[in-house]
Amino acid sequence: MRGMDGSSGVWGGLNSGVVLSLIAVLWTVVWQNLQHLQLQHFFKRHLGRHARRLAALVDPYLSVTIAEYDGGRMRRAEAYEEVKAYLAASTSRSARHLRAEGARDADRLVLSMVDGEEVADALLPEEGGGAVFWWAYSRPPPQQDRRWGGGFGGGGGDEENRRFYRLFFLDRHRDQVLNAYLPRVRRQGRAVMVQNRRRKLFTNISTHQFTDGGYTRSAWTHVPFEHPKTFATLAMDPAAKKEVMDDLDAFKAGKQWYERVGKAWKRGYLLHGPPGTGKSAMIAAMANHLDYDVYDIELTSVHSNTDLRKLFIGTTSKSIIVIEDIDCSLDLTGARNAKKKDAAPEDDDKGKGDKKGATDATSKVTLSGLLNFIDGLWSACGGERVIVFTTNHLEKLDPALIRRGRMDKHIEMSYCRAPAFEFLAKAYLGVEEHELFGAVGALLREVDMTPADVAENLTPKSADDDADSCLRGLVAALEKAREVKASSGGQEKQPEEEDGGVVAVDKE
Ligand SMILES: Nc1ncnc2c1ncn2[C@@H]1O[C@H](COP(=O)(O)OP(=O)(O)OP(=O)(O)O)[C@@H](O)[C@H]1O
Ligand SMILES: [Mg+2]
Repeated sequence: MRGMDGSSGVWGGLNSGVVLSLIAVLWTVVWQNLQHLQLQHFFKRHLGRHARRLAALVDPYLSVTIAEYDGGRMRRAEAYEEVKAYLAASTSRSARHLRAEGARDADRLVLSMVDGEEVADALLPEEGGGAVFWWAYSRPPPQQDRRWGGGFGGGGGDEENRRFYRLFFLDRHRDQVLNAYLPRVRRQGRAVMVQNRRRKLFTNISTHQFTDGGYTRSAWTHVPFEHPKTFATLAMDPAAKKEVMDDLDAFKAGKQWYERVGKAWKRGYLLHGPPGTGKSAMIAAMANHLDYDVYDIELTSVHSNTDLRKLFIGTTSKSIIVIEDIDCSLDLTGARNAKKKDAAPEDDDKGKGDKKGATDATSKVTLSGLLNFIDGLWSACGGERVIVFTTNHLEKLDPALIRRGRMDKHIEMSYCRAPAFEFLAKAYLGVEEHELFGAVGALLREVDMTPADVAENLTPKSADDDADSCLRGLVAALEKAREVKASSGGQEKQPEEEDGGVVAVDKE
């Protein structure tokens, strides 16, 4: 292959400049014509292969193939992603045809090689230096090009299985490549991935679309995750907030700990409380704090336990898996034993023991399917996942679902009290002290108002609105709520009311 070993070769004695320019001009003419004949693919592949075969006669070279799916088709191979990221960062200047994707920074692009492209790379001086390798990227040619034969693709299998990067190197560099170069490629690739990572918000599309024309499609679709909520803007009792943040930090840094005690590296949070108390806001703050992706599972469009498992396997590590309003998505009301008599045994787990829960008309996912999803064998694959369930009705949930070990931490989100109100007043109006603070605090002890409602009252509605008018508006709204409560005999007062903060965190 061209100068595989970095040597100057036979060109040294000739007037190489003139010869090379002549070749370049001729090649351009031929190439452009070939393009019209759609033979470019064929020539590129076959000339490359023959050149390499020729070189192999003189100096044998080896190749390492890194396929997109190693082992199973369910998950992309990490090595493939890492090599892709490494090559994008280190060799995009030498590749001539590149594919571009959006990066974390909205203006930048992440470049990768297109099909059939080859790029050179070399050992660093500390790895021995000098040796040059070639990376080639290949995927199956489009349907109409099949007649030209295998190219790099080779073998059968489905389309997805045949995408790969292949590294060519000389036999004598085997040790350096395997022991120093490839580990560095993976390391640097991982670093690049972290740098370019644009966080995503995933949602599950209909699981009917799992296969399409014989090859697998991801069950997830995504958009960039750009929610602005952070813990700094979440009104909570400061101690409770710190506890949640510390818990998340300990989880993120806990790889070794989880390994040592033999637990899958995941943690379950159950957020419960009335509507508008900031459960969804808390999830966004968690994702921003951890710098994780979010997978928002719409359980009602998951058709079976198997599909739920597929969804889970399709998630990557460093992610938060969210199931909102778990009590509404499934009938999980302590029905593990008291199954509905007329519920048809419709899902794929039928006959596999009887730990199934009730089902409803919209989803065939069962309680046992959900429990397996959370802490079955599959839950250990990949690691570093946070699972969050939210509910408005804690009492409706089956105790099996929320026991510690599944939902490790229960966080109660509650109505707005004085500290949370003061936090919101500072965030929304920029005021830390005001004569109406006392009145608002006293009223919030008597009536339940959610942080969402308090926040709405503190939002200026016109250019004339200021802190005074907003706070007066809030006092009026609270007084009205108190009257309504008095006229209804205090019916709507929540029994679990607790002064001092919007959130209480259950200790483990
Ligand atoms: N504790 C809070 N701090 C700051 N903002 C809050 C808080 N709670 C609610 N909000 C604001 O109120 C709105 C509604 O909150 P959110 O959607 O998080 O409520 P929720 O508990 O998820 O309600 P639901 O149970 O109906 O889903 C959001 O815009 C959010 O920013
Ligand atoms: Mg919500």
